[in-house]
Amino acid sequence: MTWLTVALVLVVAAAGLLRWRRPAWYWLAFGATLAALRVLVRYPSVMDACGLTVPPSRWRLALARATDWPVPGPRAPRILRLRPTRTGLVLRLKLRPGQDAFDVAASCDRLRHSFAMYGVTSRELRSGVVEVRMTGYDVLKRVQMPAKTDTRPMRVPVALREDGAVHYRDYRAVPHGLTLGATESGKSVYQRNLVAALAPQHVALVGIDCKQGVELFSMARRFSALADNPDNAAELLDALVAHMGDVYQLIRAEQRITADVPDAEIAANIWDLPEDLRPVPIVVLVDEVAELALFTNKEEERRRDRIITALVRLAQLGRAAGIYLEICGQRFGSELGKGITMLRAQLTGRTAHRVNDETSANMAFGDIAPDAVLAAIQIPAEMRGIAIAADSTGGWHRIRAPHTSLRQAVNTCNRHADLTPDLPALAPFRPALGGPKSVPGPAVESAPAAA
Ligand SMILES: Nc1ncnc2c1ncn2[C@@H]1O[C@H](COP(=O)(O)OP(=O)(O)OP(=O)(O)O)[C@@H](O)[C@H]1O
Repeated sequence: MTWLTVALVLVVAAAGLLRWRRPAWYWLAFGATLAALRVLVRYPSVMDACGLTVPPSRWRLALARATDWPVPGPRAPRILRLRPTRTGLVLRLKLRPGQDAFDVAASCDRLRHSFAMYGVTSRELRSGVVEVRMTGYDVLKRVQMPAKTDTRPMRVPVALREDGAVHYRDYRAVPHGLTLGATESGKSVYQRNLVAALAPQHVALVGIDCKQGVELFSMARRFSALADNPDNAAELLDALVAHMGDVYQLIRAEQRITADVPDAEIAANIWDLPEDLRPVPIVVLVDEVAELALFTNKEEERRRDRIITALVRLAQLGRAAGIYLEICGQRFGSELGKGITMLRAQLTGRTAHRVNDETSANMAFGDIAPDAVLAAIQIPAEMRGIAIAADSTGGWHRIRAPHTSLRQAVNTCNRHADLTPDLPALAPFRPALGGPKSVPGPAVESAPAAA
């Protein structure tokens, strides 16, 4: 009996210690089981208290009246599945007649308190079926990405969402992105994660870093082209526009061949081309974009117009040619001059780190996800790296990228330096440091698809 008591005390002490110091381990060791039991035991009463039940059907009442059976109580949504995950629980519910997904969404905060979870969100999976995702602890406090992620060509894991799911940057679904945030809010760390995630993929990385290259140039071995000042950037962007024209010509040439072949697919973008002809996709990362839009004299103004025009053309036409923009800055509004709002409208993948004012939050989300504006303003200054991510569907999430150091990102880029495609169209902008290795390729003088 004494040994049993000692063992029990030790287990409780270990659980307490884990919960305090290592909440992720606590969750895996104890938390998931306890929380699942708590949800199952409290489920009927909690759903009733949250107004998520419906009265019993008339035939049940009639049956109870006709027999000696007890009168049936109110009915909660049926549990289809309760699945513990690495960070929480996922509850799949079948709604009762008369209920809708909004009822569950409106009760998320009450469910969070009642089930003693850290966070609860819900979404409709299909008509009448709702998924409630619960997190057991603050997963954004110390971000740990899962070992296995659903990475695909041009779809990379970049951060963790507050509901424990992985946040992916999917270039084929949302081609162009805009990342905003005040100084020291975590933009560079986010961009670093993006580069490190893209490095093992079959993709050409092109960088424009107007912070004199301090962020992107150290990762030069994995970059096919780099520019560190507005003059170089203007020329690099012109070269990219010319490359885009070549890719369009290639697609047209392929269309001319396939047009005469009955039942053959007609290519409308690089992904429809046969793999041996497909030009390598390009991600263009622009850091501190406002530097490209500032000018003090007429000549600089002409350069600025040239840069913004090239960016707008790439944003409007780049998707089919496999050219994707990833623009980063502190603010990106109409005060930066003409063409900026037109460019911003094309950058539909939005991420906002902590911003200093509501106007900056509106620049990020005002036009696509107004609900996210308040969430962006509420990001606490001490939680660097926390961001709100939204796209043109209107949905948004709180996310945080893992704290990847520049050293780690550089190591990843160096490890994958042999994957750096050599794009002759961008040859003058190839970084001198070590230089990318040449990957021979046919179409538009780029690398063959290997992803
Ligand atoms: N995801 C994160 N997790 C933990 N800490 C972070 C994260 N992102 C950023 N930080 C912390 O915040 C600091 C500033 O981050 P970062 O350099 O990315 O900001 P920034 O927005 O790029 O700033 P600036 O605009 O001045 O370049 C980092 O040194 C790091 O300590």
